[in-house]
Amino acid sequence: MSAATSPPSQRTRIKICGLTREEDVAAAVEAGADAVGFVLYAKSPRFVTAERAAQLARTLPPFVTPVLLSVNATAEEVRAACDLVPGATLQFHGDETPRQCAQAAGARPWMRAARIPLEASVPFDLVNFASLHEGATAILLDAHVEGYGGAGKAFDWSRLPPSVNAHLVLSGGLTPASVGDGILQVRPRCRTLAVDVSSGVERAKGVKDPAKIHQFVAAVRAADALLARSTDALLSPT
Ligand SMILES: O=C(O)c1ccccc1NCC(=O)[C@H](O)[C@H](O)COP(=O)(O)O
Repeated sequence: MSAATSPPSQRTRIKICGLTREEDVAAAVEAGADAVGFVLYAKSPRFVTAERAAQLARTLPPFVTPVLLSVNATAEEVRAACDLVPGATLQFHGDETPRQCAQAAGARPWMRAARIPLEASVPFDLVNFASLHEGATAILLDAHVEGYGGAGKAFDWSRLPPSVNAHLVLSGGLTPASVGDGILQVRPRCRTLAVDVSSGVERAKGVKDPAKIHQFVAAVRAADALLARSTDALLSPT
């Protein structure tokens, strides 16, 4: 697989996930989020119905993408949700096979969650995983946790391969304090990087904290600026 690294001028995109309230969608949009995630998994404390997700998605301005997150849903359930939320990107976060993801998604863009074991002794072949899911728009890297996701747990980013020819979304336990390091460590290993957060910007499960959202976005912007400056310095030494 060809080597891949994102250019220094690239902007890290941001997804705020697990939104259940209009005021939190507004806070994410005003802070500069590129995407907002709606959890259609009934066992999640951040669960919203597809109808509720559609209601929330209708408050979005242009160029902010709604993401519909499902866990082991049927293709019919996924497509019914897509009919209610036009323009949504899909996120498969359960045990779905590549074929099940592709069949459910049809022509719509979809992300596949790669759930990375927290134990360093457990290998995870991300390059192979990405090649198995080549129809995916991006691979979302999350920690392998009980309940599938949204646990506020971070996996060891150093366990990722030095290069993967894929668009990655770094997720799992990110906070305003940690996201900068995540970008500096992971962005050089992939084609493009986005970051995804839920617990790290919450007051309670499903209730976001606008101040934390703004802090998270500011930390992403600072990391991008640092990457650009350091690369400029390398490319044009005095
Ligand atoms: O957010 C949930 O409750 C959830 C439940 C079941 C499967 C996936 C879930 N969230 C998926 C996401 O994309 C989260 O943003 C991701 O797991 C990171 O969550 P956090 O570690 O809390 O930032």
